[in-house]
Amino acid sequence: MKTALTIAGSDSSGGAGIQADLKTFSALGVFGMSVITAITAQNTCGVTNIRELDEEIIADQIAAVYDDIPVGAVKVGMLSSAEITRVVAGALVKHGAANVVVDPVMVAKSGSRLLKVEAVEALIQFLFPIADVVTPNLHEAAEIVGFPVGNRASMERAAIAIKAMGPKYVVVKGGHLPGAACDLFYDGKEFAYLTNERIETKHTHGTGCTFSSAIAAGLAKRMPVFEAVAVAKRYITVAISHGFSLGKGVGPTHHFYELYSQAGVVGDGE
Ligand SMILES: Nc1ncnc2c1ncn2[C@@H]1O[C@H](COP(=O)(O)OP(=O)(O)OP(=O)(O)O)[C@@H](O)[C@H]1O
Ligand SMILES: Cc1ncc(CO)c(N)n1
Repeated sequence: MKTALTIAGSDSSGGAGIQADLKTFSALGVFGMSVITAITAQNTCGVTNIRELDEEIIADQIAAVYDDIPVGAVKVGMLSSAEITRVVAGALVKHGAANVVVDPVMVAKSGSRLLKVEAVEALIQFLFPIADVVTPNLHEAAEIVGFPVGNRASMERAAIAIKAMGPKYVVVKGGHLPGAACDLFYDGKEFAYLTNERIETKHTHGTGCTFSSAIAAGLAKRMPVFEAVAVAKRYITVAISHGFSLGKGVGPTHHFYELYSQAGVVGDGE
């Protein structure tokens, strides 16, 4: 059985965070495990409260998994604080984590801050050097590199700057660009664009979480990195095109196994 671990925050409404990650792992035929960093009281309208877990229980969750179970890939999402970021990075180094996908989650779609401003530096310093893939959206890329990122030229400049911070691969997500949903993949040598038509929907809660955990699922299945990203792009496109109205605000993406097997993105779960 292929396994993947998510280290992220809990979203009580089930559309983003740990819950989206586990649904994605399941739909892609990978056994999902979780380490919770923080609990958000959240629904389709926004985040009403956040409670960080203490660093000891976070480190102990990571140790409990790695001490017992082979982890095929790990996706890191919401980290909330600089201390949690440092502890998670230290634990991943200690346990020799492989296939590390870092989604530098900073702000929820509703606007609530999920990573403190002063923690961005810790993310760059401690996690980027051990990451295989980092997946910022335009806003996160801009906050990381310190210049505006809003078109292909600035996405390429941001990818080069982020690559220099240590990860093996960078995917700058263009979900917030006008026009097509166009993501930039950079391996340090060449740029490749993964482009799909924009799906006209407001139900995009959890798109970033879903995309990065789909990449981790691909790595857990030992796909080459570009293939894992390409499959994740197909997965998120199907998931958004079947997004649905739930609650009063921004509804979630859809994770039904049958959908993805029809779309040809589900491999075997061996
Ligand atoms: N309306 C859309 N139609 C098609 N693809 C989309 C759409 N919105 C986002 N995507 C794709 O979804 C993936 C996630 O990108 P996005 O930029 O939305 O992430 P994000 O902002 O980190 O998400 P989140 O707000 O959940 O953190 C990317 O592959 C992006 O191109
Ligand atoms: C817990 C959590 N992680 C990530 C996101 C992505 O925006 C969110 N809304 N909530």
